[in-house]
Amino acid sequence: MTRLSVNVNKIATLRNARGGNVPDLVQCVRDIESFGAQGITVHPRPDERHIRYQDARDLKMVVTTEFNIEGNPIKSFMDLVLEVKPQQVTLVPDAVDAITSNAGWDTLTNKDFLTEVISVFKREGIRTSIFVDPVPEMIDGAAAVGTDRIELYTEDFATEYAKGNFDAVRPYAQCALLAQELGLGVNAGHDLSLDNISYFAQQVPHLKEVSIGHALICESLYHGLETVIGQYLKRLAE
Ligand SMILES: CC(=O)[C@@H](O)[C@H](O)COP(=O)(O)O
Ligand SMILES: NCC(=O)COP(=O)(O)O
Repeated sequence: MTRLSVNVNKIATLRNARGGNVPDLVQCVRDIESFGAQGITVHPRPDERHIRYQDARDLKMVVTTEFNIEGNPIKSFMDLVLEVKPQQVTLVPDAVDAITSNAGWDTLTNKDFLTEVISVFKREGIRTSIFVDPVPEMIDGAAAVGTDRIELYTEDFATEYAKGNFDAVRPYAQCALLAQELGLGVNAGHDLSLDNISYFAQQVPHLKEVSIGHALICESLYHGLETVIGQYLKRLAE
């Protein structure tokens, strides 16, 4: 069964918009786990525009499922992960000014760097995953750097699926098979949603975990609106 790790970046974005502690990220994470999520993902960025480094420390105390910290392994990120010791770290080659993650690792040109960084985390007992495009050479390269898992970068799939191009899943299925043959676990994420998740999970074998944030929070907002508006109307009529 594929596990669902909920990325809570967007909850922190909403909290930060007012400067207080609403919504309370820690309480949200407790609730998300009680609703059945099998993991919690955070992706602190250097500007801390959503998840702050302190959030990662605070969440470590409350997450009872799997804690996954994603990010570019710059020194401050590596220090944070080594301090917090989540179950999994996912390395993402995102630029400091990127709006969101927009590429997988070139595992060939970054071979020495990734090998070194991964060995540091593995020495501390932290499972490693690296964000990669569904390209066979990059999967071969991932196996060569010693990572435990890969995370397939699914933005292209999501974009093509929305246009009706369902064949866009094929490279992902092929790379998942290759990864399995090479002894790598397979995760996936980015722009997965209620629209595309069943098809993706049915077509891609050996999928251990998906991390979903942006769409899941938008969908939760939308599906909750009717209930909450009804509650306001009821209170105003009391
Ligand atoms: C690696 C990945 O695809 C997600 O972690 C994504 O980058 C979420 O980050 P943002 O919430 O900053 O878009
Ligand atoms: N690793 C992907 C992730 O955590 C969530 O990405 P998205 O659903 O916010 O695009």
